[in-house]
Amino acid sequence: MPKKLRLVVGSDDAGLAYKNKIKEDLKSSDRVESVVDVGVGDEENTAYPSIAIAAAEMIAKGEADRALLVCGTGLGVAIAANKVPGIRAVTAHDSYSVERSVLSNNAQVLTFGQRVVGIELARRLAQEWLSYEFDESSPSARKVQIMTDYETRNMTAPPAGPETQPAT
Ligand SMILES: O=C(CO)[C@H](O)COP(=O)(O)O
Repeated sequence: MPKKLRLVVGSDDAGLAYKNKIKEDLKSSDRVESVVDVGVGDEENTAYPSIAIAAAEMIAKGEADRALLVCGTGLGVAIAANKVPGIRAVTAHDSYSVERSVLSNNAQVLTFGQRVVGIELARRLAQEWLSYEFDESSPSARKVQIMTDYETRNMTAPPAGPETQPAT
């Protein structure tokens, strides 16, 4: 029996209806241990990058296993989540890509576009997504490792804040 997943869900206002609906599905799945909602709530219009980064940071810190994010296209939340070191986020609106996002890419973040895919397909894809688990001993693992190694080699320290800048 695979390990139960700690999930994060998030959206901007353009993805709110799908996020809410899919969140309820996820909460009732026996593959899911917990679901944290990082927003937006009703009548809130936090921009998609802030939501996506908050969700991705939870994964990077080990507080969650995966995230499902929704915006108008799914693209913006994927781009923003991918800015967080260690995160692999993809937009996928078909069954095969959802499968490969986990089994080939070990992506922790799946994103949907509420303006692109129908709700019933999105709900089904989310269920399918839960059923996959990356195999660390598969041939795909060394390919994912190339990305991880690149990221590690090129990790830069955050820009110094005013308090750490040398006095002039
Ligand atoms: O789809 C979005 C970003 O990829 C977002 O929901 C809408 O962004 P906007 O077109 O910049 O308003």
